[in-house]
Parts: sequence; C-alpha cells; structure tokens
Amino acid sequence: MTWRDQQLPADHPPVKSGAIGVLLVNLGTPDAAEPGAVKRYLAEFLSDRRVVEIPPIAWQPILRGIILNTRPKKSAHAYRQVWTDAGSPLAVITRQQAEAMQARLGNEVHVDWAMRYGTPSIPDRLQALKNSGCERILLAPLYPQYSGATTATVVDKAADCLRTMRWQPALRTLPPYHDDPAYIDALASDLSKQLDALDFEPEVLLLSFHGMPERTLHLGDPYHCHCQKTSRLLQEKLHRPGLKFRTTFQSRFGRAKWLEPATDTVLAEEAKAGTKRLAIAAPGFSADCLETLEELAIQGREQFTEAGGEQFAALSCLNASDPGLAMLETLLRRELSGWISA
Ligand SMILES: C=CC1=C(C)c2cc3[nH]c(cc4nc(cc5[nH]c(cc1n2)c(C)c5CCC(=O)O)C(CCC(=O)O)=C4C)c(C)c3C=C
Ligand SMILES: [Fe+2]
Ligand SMILES: [Fe+2]
Repeated sequence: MTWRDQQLPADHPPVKSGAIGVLLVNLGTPDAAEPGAVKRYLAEFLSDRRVVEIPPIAWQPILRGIILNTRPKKSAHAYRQVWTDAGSPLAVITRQQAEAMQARLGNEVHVDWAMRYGTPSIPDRLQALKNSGCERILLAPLYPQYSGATTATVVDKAADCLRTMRWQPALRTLPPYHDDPAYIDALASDLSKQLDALDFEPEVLLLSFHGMPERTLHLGDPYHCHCQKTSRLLQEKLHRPGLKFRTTFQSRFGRAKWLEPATDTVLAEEAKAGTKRLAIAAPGFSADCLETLEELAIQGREQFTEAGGEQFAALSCLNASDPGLAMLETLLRRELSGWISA
C-alpha cells in the first residue's frame, strides 16, 4: 500500500497515478442538424466574449432577440447538406484523429478529444483523463494559426476547469504551428496529390482561411499574419510556377469589417476576369466541416460557375490522411518530450 492510498477514506474511488493525457480540441459543432441543436450550439459559441468582442449588455439582446431566432433554421439547413450517418463531419474527423493518435503514440498516453462548444466538452474530457490517472496533460487546440477566438479560448476553458480541481494535473499546451515545417510539408504533399488527381488543371488555387473581424488585427491578434505566413510558405513548398495563388478569408459574420479579400468576392472576381478552372483549399482547418464542405464546396462552386467559371474543385483538409496524422504525431511527440520515451 502506498502513502497516498493510506490517506484515502475506505469509500474513496481508486486513484491510479502517473499517466500522461493528450486532449485534442476543435471548435465544436451541433449535436444534430436541426434548429434546436444548432440554437444551443450557437448560443454557447456566440456568447464567448473571445469570439464576439462586443460588451454583453449590447450584444446579448441582439444575439437572443435576433440571431438565435433566425440563424439556427438557416444553419441547420446547411448542416443537413454535409451531415453523415456518424454525425457532424468536424466531430467524426476529430474522433478519427484522436483514435489514430492513440494507436501511434501507444499505451504510454491516453488520447481523448473534445469540442470547445457543444459535446464532448473540455471539462468533461479533462476530468475523465484525470480520473483515469493522468497527472500530466497535453492540451492540443487543433488550430495551426493562433487567434484569441480559437486557441486562447480553448486554454481559457481548460483553465476554468482546472480552477475547480483541488488536485490539478500539470498542463502543457500545443503552440500554434502555422509555420512549422511538419505542417507545411504535410499540406504540400497532401495538396499536391489532390491537385495531380484532378481531371483538369487549375489556373488558380485559392487558399481560403476562416475570417475574423479586421479590428482584431489592429488589436494585436497574430491570426492574420499567421495565415499570410502559412500561405507564403505553402506556395513556396508547392512550387507550381504555372499556378496563380490567392489568399482569401471566408465565413464573414455580422456587420463589422472582416479581413479581406473575401473568398466569395474573389471567386466571382476571378470568374469575371476570365479564369475558367479553379481549385480551392482551406489550410487553416484541420478537419473538414460546415465551412469547407458547404460554404466552399457547395456555395463556392455556385459562386464561381454562376460568374462564368467552368471547372471547380474544393480540396480536402488534412483530416485523418497519412500526411496529416504523421504531422500531428510529430507535433505531439515534440511537446510530450520529457514526459514519454522518444
Ligand atoms: C479556423 C478558425 C476559426 C476562426 C478564427 C473562427 C472565427 C469566428 N467564427 C465565427 C462564427 C461562426 N463560425 C461558425 C462555424 C465554424 N467556425 C470554425 C472555425 C473558426 N471560426 C469552424 C471550424 C466552424 C465549423 C463548425 C462546424 O460545425 O462544422 C459558425 C456556425 C455556422 C453558422 O451558423 O454559420 C458561426 C456562426 C465568428 C463570429 C468568428 C469570429 C471571431
Ligand atoms: Fe467560425
Ligand atoms: Fe459559414
């Protein structure tokens, strides 16, 4: 019997110790493609002050009075276009990534996954890792480019959860990896393969990142710079002299000015300027989701072809592809060094 066991009351749950946990986290998604579930998800997501930086006294009446009464129906329709038998693509792919990391990293670590908004929640999975004996946890927000609205809010949520624990696990976080050679190489190899497999040769490749209010750039958020750097490094690595690259920002939300140029504007602009063949990739998304499968692959195609474009392809995200998983393993092992054997 160890010293610690001796301190526990007889009815205390068993305490295992010394394990290492990894928690992969992505943005979150509704539990079902129906308005009620979308409303619950949007209420949590859009109430996060890291996401909408308007004082709650001004924002909450707009959110509760207008947005949550109109957007869920429209968004649920969009979700239905991409929903799978196993659920929302973002959750399905994140789970696949976690299962693959468990197989690659072996029994020395427990790998789990969570969603920042919706389920499975960060507190729920952090507590589960702790209950399974993890005294050290690597928190991995799956956002290559840092922003307050994504990476930071994951860390905030984990910290809120740790605040409730008497006996906290030690926490490490995965840094942004927008310029990491492992990430750029994985994207270049995966996108090259997809480009070579197309039945047409694109004249233009759009690199579309999720947008943010432009104001966040002036307030010092590095997101825009991280996106531009990823884009530059990826173009260099892909090395396709005949291909024109453009970096754009998608998914504008609300009335404020967002980062430009906007993906939908550029799609129409390119087609009107005579581009007939175009491909689009979304390097900032580690998993395909509503924003890539519906907004880019479905709406983007319509925007391009209605403006005169002829051939269009939306390329997949890294998802659970071999290059994507190898990259994730490299990044995680680097952060786990000293915690697990090499
Ligand atoms: C890659 C990073 C993301 C950033 C940065 C980001 C910022 C951001 N998003 C909204 C509003 C919405 N985003 C929505 C969906 C969504 N956003 C991201 C990623 C980033 N968002 C992902 C991966 C997804 C897809 C989720 C899924 O279920 O597949 C939505 C919901 C859908 C809809 O109703 O359109 C909203 C709303 C804001 C305001 C914002 C600003 C900082
Ligand atoms: Fe978003
Ligand atoms: Fe969208």
